[in-house]
Amino acid sequence: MIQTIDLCKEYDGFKAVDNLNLQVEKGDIYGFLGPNGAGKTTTIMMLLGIIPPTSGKIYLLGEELKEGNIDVKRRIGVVSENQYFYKEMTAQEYLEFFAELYEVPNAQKRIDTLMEAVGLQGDKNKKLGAYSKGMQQKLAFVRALLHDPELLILDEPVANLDPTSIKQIRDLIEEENRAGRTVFISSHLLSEVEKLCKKVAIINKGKLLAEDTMDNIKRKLSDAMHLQVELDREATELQPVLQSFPWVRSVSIENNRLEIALSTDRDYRLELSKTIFEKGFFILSMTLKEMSLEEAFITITQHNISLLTRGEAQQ
Ligand SMILES: Nc1ncnc2c1ncn2[C@@H]1O[C@H](COP(=O)(O)OP(=O)(O)OP(=O)(O)O)[C@@H](O)[C@H]1O
Repeated sequence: MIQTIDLCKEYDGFKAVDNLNLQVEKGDIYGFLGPNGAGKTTTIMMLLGIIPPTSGKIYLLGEELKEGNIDVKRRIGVVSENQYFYKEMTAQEYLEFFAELYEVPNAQKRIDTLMEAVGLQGDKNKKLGAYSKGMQQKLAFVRALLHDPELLILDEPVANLDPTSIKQIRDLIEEENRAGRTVFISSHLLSEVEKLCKKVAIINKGKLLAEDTMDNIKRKLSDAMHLQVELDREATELQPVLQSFPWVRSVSIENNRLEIALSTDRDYRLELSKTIFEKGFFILSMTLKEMSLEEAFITITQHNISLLTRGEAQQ
């Protein structure tokens, strides 16, 4: 659906996007993540043909993106961070205008269905000048979906929205994805990306650090498996025993409860259980503390850059 090959964008010798190779498959909900200045907007502008790459290639829907290739753009829906609206038009008029432009069949039915889905049906005769930022954002979604695009490209799609609206948009994205649309989302809101995306790419300083499933990314970003273990009795004597293993990152023991962090190069839970048992203890419970993407990746630090790239180096 989207493929970039060695995509580069330079500004006066500065590499805003540096040899980027992305692969978005049909049916993906694909998250495109990175800190401020990472190169996300520059990449999207190139995908949309708004700015030309310095070098490299872009394939959209199987076709190479070239200047004047209008056909492929008709098959894409876009919601960008900044929307420009004609303030004097009502939402209904605005959507009719686009429906005509894109020759949408049964346009009014499609407009009503989508406006209902984002909770704007009651406001469709309001002028756009009276729309709040959040309402404008939702309207941009409706416009992007109006012509039934195969691919949706969303740049910070929920930036101006309150929690209820975020939920409406998330449900809509999921529904449209189930209906066969591929979705590419660039966002800072990691918790949103986590809820929606099946696959994620992380970029920093124009370079791709990782492109993988959400689970694998989380595993890479968290350099330890955090466990809470409950034993049958007081266990402070286990502290030096457990600490002596290279795969135990840290351990703290309070009465019969252990908080333990294990290395993630493989699953050490069986070794841990055996060791505890051999020392004469019984495990009453063992709970894995799942780390959210947000926790694991609040900012891209030097440390987690090395975690993300370490896996690639070993492969
Ligand atoms: N027109 C331009 N001229 C020079 N440098 C630019 C230009 N546009 C972007 N850059 C630089 O390219 C880098 C990537 O910017 P870009 O806007 O793509 O990042 P981003 O990941 O979208 O960031 P944000 O999350 O803050 O929107 C930044 O260092 C930025 O200063």
